[in-house]
Amino acid sequence: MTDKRPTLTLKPKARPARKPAPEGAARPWATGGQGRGPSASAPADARPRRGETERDHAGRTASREPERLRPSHEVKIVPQHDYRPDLKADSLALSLLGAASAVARVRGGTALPQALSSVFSAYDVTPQARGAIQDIAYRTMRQLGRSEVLLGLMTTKAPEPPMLGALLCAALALLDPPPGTNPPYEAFTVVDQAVDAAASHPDFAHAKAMVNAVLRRFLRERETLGAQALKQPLARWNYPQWWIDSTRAAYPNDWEAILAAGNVHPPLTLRVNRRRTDAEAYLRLLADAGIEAARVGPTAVRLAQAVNVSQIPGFHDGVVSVQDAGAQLAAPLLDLADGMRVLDACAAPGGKSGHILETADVDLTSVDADPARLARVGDNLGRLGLRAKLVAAEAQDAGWWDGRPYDRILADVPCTASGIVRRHPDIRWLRRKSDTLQLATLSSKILDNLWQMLLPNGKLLFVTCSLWPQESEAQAAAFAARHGAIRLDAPGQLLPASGAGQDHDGLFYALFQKPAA
Ligand SMILES: C[S@@+](CC[C@H](N)C(=O)[O-])C[C@H]1O[C@@H](n2cnc3c(N)ncnc32)[C@H](O)[C@@H]1O
Repeated sequence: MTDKRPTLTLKPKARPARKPAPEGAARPWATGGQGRGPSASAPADARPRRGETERDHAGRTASREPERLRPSHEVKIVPQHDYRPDLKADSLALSLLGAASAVARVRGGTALPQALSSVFSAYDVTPQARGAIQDIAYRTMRQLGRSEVLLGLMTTKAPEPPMLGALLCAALALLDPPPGTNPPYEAFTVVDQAVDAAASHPDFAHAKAMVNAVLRRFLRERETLGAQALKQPLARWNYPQWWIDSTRAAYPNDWEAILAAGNVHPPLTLRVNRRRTDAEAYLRLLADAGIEAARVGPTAVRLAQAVNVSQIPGFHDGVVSVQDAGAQLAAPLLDLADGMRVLDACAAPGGKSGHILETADVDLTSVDADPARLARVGDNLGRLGLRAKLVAAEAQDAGWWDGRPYDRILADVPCTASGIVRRHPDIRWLRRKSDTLQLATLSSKILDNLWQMLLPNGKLLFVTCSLWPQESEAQAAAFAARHGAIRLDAPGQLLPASGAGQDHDGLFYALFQKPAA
């Protein structure tokens, strides 16, 4: 256990509200000689009072707070997300607390993968505990709307600090799994361990009885509370209201299926490296290894159960890569041939760069604005034994370009990622409605800039993992109109699907050709 004490900041206690003084009565701080407050006739050495100013040693003007009749302070606790409690490494209590810490960080604006890595390094946990923390955090994210509504029905105000609320949401996600799925732990274990988790943390040990009471009440009244909660769209769909409204407006017939698809646990889909083998042969290899799988695309194989990549046959040797079946459409759409000059303009972590190089012997430049993410392109291509020129740059700038035009350009632009929420259940809680317009503005600049880099007759493939038309079809139509681009056949908007023969995220594809010079 890390022996850390709570970090305290001292905040002056708020002054109690005063009753308005009766007309004509002396007011404590009134000037003008009335009452006991400072007056125009106050002694010259009197310290400045409320609203007055004084100069500090550097000569800056500072306003002074009024003196207090009874100086006192209240303690404001800075939340200790990194506090490592003295709990067993393999206990559910520690996993609940780790998940709560990650969820509280997401609520503070951090993406879940980063939040989890901070928790893992702060807690220094075993691989098993990491798995459990990650599983609980993802479950909690998928059910956050429902759990927060349930908490609202059972408590009079939002639990403080936020990590306490997150702990309760994490426990509720385990007690109240989605319909048709089994609870991962016994209910009494979850309650018991959540109480232990609360008791072990200095920020909310005082609330352990509340944690016990809330979770037991949920178990006693789950039918009534569940029915009441479901009246609220936030609980029914587990998305913020603006997200539900946007989906409904864009897809009046499909919005419910789309929202439901985003709450499903995603499959693990692999791309078979056609330089090494083909999908049928790889399926046989999986069967021999006792791994059940099905083909969901020309090179796409979906595993029945997700496994660690270390257990995937041939993964470390570059025989397969992890990639959604929908994302595997990009390289074939580019219509590649050996010897072409190809640009992957927003390339990290390199899924599509790898597929391009598996498809043909091309001269590939992979650009990404984020150098750390770009390094992952190098790692992923290294595993596949393939090479590209890596450039850390912004795709809306041309400063990095050597002036030699490309035969093919892939623009997999930054977007709201509203089509891949089943893989990233935190996105819905992190995004704001205004992000859509901001990202659409950036991607239109990227597209305009890349167009000049394309050869006449060359092809540019515009891809987003968004469901919002402002980022996808409206963007594509406006781009074609601005540049007189020829629109070729491409899937357009793919809605998220999970079924027997097909299983993919919600992606958008538009393919353009530059008119001959
Ligand atoms: C949808 S992801 C790309 C996924 C990638 N094509 C793949 O298949 O693995 C978008 C990428 O755009 C990058 N990005 C964001 N803004 C950018 C910009 N202005 N210029 C270039 N890349 C940018 C992000 O760092 C991110 O890696």
